[in-house]
Amino acid sequence: MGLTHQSCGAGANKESLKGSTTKKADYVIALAGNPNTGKSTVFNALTGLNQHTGNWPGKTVLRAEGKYINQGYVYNLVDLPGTYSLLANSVEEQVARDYLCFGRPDATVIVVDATCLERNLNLVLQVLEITSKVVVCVNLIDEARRKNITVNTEALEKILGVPVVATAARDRIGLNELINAISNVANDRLVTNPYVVRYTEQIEAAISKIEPIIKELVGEKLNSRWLALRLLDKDQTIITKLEELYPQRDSLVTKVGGELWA
Ligand SMILES: Nc1nc2c(ncn2[C@@H]2O[C@H](COP(=O)(O)OP(=O)(O)OP(=O)(O)O)[C@@H](O)[C@H]2O)c(=O)[nH]1
Ligand SMILES: [Mg+2]
Repeated sequence: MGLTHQSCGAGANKESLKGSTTKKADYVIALAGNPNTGKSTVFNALTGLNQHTGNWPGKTVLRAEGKYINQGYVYNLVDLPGTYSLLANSVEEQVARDYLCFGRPDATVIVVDATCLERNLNLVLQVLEITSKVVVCVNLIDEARRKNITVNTEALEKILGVPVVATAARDRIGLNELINAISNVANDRLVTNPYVVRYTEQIEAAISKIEPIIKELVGEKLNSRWLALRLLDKDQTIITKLEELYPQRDSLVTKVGGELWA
């Protein structure tokens, strides 16, 4: 079975907290990032002992969830597998990608390594293509300082169009700012303006052709530009997913295919 919205969506997270807390989760927050950037350290620092682990449905990939409370609201944090990209080249990438697209968390925190930002920003741009509700957590800022690397978080925030918070999670530095940024994005107090990657004229023309067809299928629920890019890539996992989610409308998926690959 794939990761359906029911099995991996925000609703599922809210449900899964039943019995483990007196209150259901108000917000579901995904934690993404390259391997070894400190995701689990952030996760542990925010959730403490309020966490449990299991597997992603149908996969042998570990799923850790935990909760914390901020200003009376319960936040359920989902620690996604560390990935360098979201192209679904591995089961970890597929889990992370499907969760971000179909799970529709209320916000996504991308943990990046301050000592090698350039490599990490690749994933940030990929996540921004899927969701606008993002907070970038520039972790290991202490390591960066040791290496005389300065990260201009304000400039980064302007360019990316989403909040950027510097942290040294192991020492719990910057976590309050992170919690505030998450809250602002999750409850729409802060509306982000994410950087949009523009492709070649040819690709943009193909996107304009098929995006309206996809939008007709998914409405505002899923990101139609991102789905258009995936279909341009002939991504079979996404085609299967759309057919699974919209079985009664699969003719539209065929229509997109007809436009693209005729
Ligand atoms: N100096 C420093 N070390 C950190 C910080 N955050 C995490 N670490 C260390 O970095 C290493 C990796 O941290 P993890 O939290 O396991 O990273 P991760 O992203 O969960 O790693 P994967 O799950 O393997 O992808 C550990 O040794 C942490 O103690 C930080 O802010 N500063
Ligand atoms: Mg980890």
